[in-house]
Amino acid sequence: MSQNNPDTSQKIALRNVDRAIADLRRGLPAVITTGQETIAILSTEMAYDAEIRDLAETCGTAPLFAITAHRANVLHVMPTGDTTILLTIEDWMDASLMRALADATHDLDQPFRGPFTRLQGPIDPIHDAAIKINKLGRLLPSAIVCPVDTEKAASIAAEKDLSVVTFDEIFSYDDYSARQLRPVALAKVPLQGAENTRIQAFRPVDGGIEHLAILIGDPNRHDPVLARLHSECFTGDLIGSLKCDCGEQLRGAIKAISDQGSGVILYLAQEGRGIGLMNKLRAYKLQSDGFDTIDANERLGFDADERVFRPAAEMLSLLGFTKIRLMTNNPEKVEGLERCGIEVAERVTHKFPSNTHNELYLATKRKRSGHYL
Ligand SMILES: Nc1nc2c(ncn2[C@@H]2O[C@H](COP(=O)(O)OP(=O)(O)OP(=O)(O)O)[C@@H](O)[C@H]2O)c(=O)[nH]1
Ligand SMILES: [Zn+2]
Repeated sequence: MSQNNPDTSQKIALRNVDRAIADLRRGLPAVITTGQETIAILSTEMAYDAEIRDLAETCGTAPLFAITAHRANVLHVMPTGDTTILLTIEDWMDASLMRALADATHDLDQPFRGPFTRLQGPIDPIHDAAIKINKLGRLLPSAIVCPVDTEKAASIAAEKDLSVVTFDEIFSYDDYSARQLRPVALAKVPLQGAENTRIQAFRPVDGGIEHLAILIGDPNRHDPVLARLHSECFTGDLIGSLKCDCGEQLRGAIKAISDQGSGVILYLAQEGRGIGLMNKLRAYKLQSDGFDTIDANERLGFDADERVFRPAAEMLSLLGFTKIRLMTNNPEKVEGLERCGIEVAERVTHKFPSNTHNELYLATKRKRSGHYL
């Protein structure tokens, strides 16, 4: 098995993003810069009035409220074609209101809010980084943003002990963390119905989020291996939620692979199609209010699917599998892996009967995400 060499500059980039995320998750500001443009941000869902005031004072500029175009659409803000929308913070918009504006689960409890004033003209891409870092931190995709004079940014950050991260570091994070996976532990774990099973754990060199490969039998490396990419689902995999088909798909994959002799399941730390468990639970609340799985994600400000395929492709190649027979109903998984250099020799249908609770979920995947169901 080959091993990636840690690249120091990439490790530092990953660390800078992780430090900034740790601060944002604690309700502390972080500085984002492109070298030309600089902003200081708070994560909206963790922002309170005093912190917003402090940030404005520190930066000497008026804060703005950044949301995604998906979320702006729900708030009846005219689209601009940009993926991030900036709103002026009016006197009546305090922190508690902005937290509610960022969190769609409050939409039905709140009277109509607005009208909002959208910043005119093209939005500098640095604001996309403010949204992206919140997504990486599994926070709601919204930020309170203060422009900072780039010349003064370093001294402000040093004086206030703020994390500084660059635009490129934020947008390279998915790629760097996937490229720097390395095997950390391999153990035999006999499973019910698949006793000859080993689990190979992978960890990014920066100590980031770990993924697992469940190796059943002894797949040879010459023929396409039977493979399943399974995104983590706490509710379906662990506690038997009937809202999705994940638990059945996971156990069904173990059985199917075991019946055929050998194969691999990648258990990917991509809970909630990459939005994280808290946000998936928020999406479930919206689904109880009548929105489908895609609209729920989008009302929260996310894309319908936030997953990336690079870690899965990287794990497969580290394991020596370059050609696979992929058990999936999701055409995007096939395309995503192929874009990352894995040949999908065959798509193997991986379908289970629906129940009254997941019928609509499966129908939505069929109708709106093009799943073969
Ligand atoms: N955001 C969100 N995530 C969900 C919902 N239901 C299930 N999930 C997540 O969706 C992922 C399921 O992924 P997969 O089993 O890979 O499903 P898939 O993309 O439909 O593809 P295949 O099962 O391979 O056909 C898991 O991470 C679940 O946590 C939902 O309603 N909202
Ligand atoms: Zn699930």
